[in-house]
This record gives sequence, C-alpha cells and structure tokens, in this order.
Amino acid sequence: MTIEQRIGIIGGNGWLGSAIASAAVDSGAVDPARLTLSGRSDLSTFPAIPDVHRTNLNAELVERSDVVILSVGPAQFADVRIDAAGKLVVSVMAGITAARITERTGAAEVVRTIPNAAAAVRRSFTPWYATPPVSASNKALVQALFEACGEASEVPEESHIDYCVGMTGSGAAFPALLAEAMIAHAVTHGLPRAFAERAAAGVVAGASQLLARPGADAARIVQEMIDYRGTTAAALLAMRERGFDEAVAAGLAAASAKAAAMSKA
Ligand SMILES: NC(=O)C1=CN([C@@H]2O[C@H](COP(=O)(O)OP(=O)(O)OC[C@H]3O[C@@H](n4cnc5c(N)ncnc54)[C@H](OP(=O)(O)O)[C@@H]3O)[C@@H](O)[C@H]2O)C=CC1
Ligand SMILES: O=C(O)[C@@H]1CCC=N1
Repeated sequence: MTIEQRIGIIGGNGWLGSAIASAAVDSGAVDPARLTLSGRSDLSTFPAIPDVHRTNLNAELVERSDVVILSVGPAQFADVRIDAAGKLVVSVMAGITAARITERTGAAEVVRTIPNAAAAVRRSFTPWYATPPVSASNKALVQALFEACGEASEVPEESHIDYCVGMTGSGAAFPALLAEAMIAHAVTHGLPRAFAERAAAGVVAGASQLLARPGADAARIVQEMIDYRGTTAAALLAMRERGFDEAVAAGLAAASAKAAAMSKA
C-alpha cells in the first residue's frame, strides 16, 4: 500500500526514527517528498534521505503532516510541545500512555507501537494498539507503515504494548546475548575467536529461519529435539535445569519495569 498522507517523525534524526524513515522510503510505502523529520540537532547530522524535509521546529513538522510519529526518548517527551489536534499521532515510545499523549498533543486518534532494532534491516516485528477513536483507514495506514519496517500486528489492549516493550521491543537483542555466551564458551575451549564469532552468528541467524517458516511452532520444535534424546536434548534440558526460562522471564519483567520508570523520569 502506498501511503498518501503526509508523515512527520519527531525525533526522525534518532536511531529508530531514521530507521523507520529509511524503511518507509526504501519500501516505496512513503514518497520522501511527503516526509518530514524533526530533531533539535544541526540539520546536517540528519539522515541523508533525498527529498525529505528536515526541520528543528516541531510546529512546522506538525503543520506539514497528517500523521505525526513521536520517536523521542520517553524522558524527552515532557519537552515536546505540539498541537496535533485532528491529526493521527503514532508513538513508538516505551512506557508513555495513550492518555498522556492525548493530554499533551490534543490528538484524539492515538496509536502506540513498539518496533525493534531489526527495523534497521526491515525485519522489525511491530505490535500496535489503536485507541477507540482511530478510524479504520488510519489503522490500515499504521499497518502499512510498520509492514514497511517488517511485520506488524494489532493488539486489542494497550497493556499488551507495555508488555511487548520487553518481548518484541527489547527481544531483538536477545539472540546476540545467546551468541555472545556461546562465543565465550567456545573460546574458553580453545576455538579461535574469529571462528567462534562466525559460527555463533551463523547458528543464531540461520536457525531463526526455522521459526520464520509458515506454521512454525517453537514449542513443537523444542519438544521434537527433546524427544530425539540426542545431544540437543541434553543441551536444552541442562539449560532449563540452570534456569533458562526464569532468566528470560526476569529479563522481560525488567524491561517493562524500566519502561515504566523511564516514562516518569
Ligand atoms: N531503539 C530501539 O530499538 C527502540 C526504541 N523505541 C523507542 O523509540 C524512541 C526513540 O528511540 P531511539 O531512536 O533509540 O533514541 P534516539 O536517542 O536515537 O532518538 C531520539 C531522538 O529524538 C530527538 N529529540 C529529542 N527531543 C526532541 C524534541 N523535543 N524535538 C525533536 N526531536 C527531539 C533526539 O535528537 P536531538 O537531540 O537532535 O533533538 C534524538 O535524535 C524511544 O522512545 C524508545 O523508547 C522503541 C522500540 C525500539
Ligand atoms: O532499549 C530501549 O529502551 C528501547 C525501547 C524498547 C526497545 N528498545
């Protein structure tokens, strides 16, 4: 779907805002001439996307946009003063409630999303929640915008977005943590670091494709490996025995708690 509406990204010079802007333009979903990015830094430091309008004035961005994406840090939101009444406002910020966004921007139509770092390679899994006033056509727009960044899926409750800060937002970092732990173990067993790094990245990136297949089921894949009663079963059971599931649960809970704290900072 080509998005006809004009899009503005406040914080469009930042890490995620730049990734969304690039993905939207590269996929053809958004015409760069209808895209505006704002930030406080010197305009020369903004992402170099041809034909995109750059500004240090958020009011100018709002004026030029039908859809305003909020991509500043949660603690920076308190300094964003805009009147976006009548516009669709889409937040990617962790921890900031839709009610607070309406209160501060005047917008009735508010969508909250949590993309992730894989947006940089157009592979983000992005859940989104639309407040009741959001129209069906604006919901379709949000779906198209985040499909340009990977996959997108509507959730029925705002609390699901707060939960997803850990699972889908931060989760994109978890495979790298697994790879790092495997590399450290391999190196202590005498394998060359360069080989270990290549092997771990290859295993994690390659094996993730098993889950990307249509109809793939994580629990079934694990159970099949356990039922095989070979080396993989030994590894999986030892990891579980040492608290793998509890460690993941603690990580997800810590991410949500941090989001709540950051939004109050
Ligand atoms: N990084 C990630 O993987 C994910 C991030 N998020 C959320 O996305 C948001 C952005 O994160 P990220 O891109 O990583 O952070 P960055 O710090 O890279 O980007 C935030 C940008 O906002 C700009 N900014 C701050 N205040 C204002 C303002 N008043 N007006 C205009 N621009 C402003 C900053 O630029 P300048 O200083 O020039 O103004 C900065 O470039 C956060 O709320 C985060 O919770 C959500 C999911 C994943
Ligand atoms: O690390 C962070 O704070 C951001 C928010 C969700 C994922 N990344």
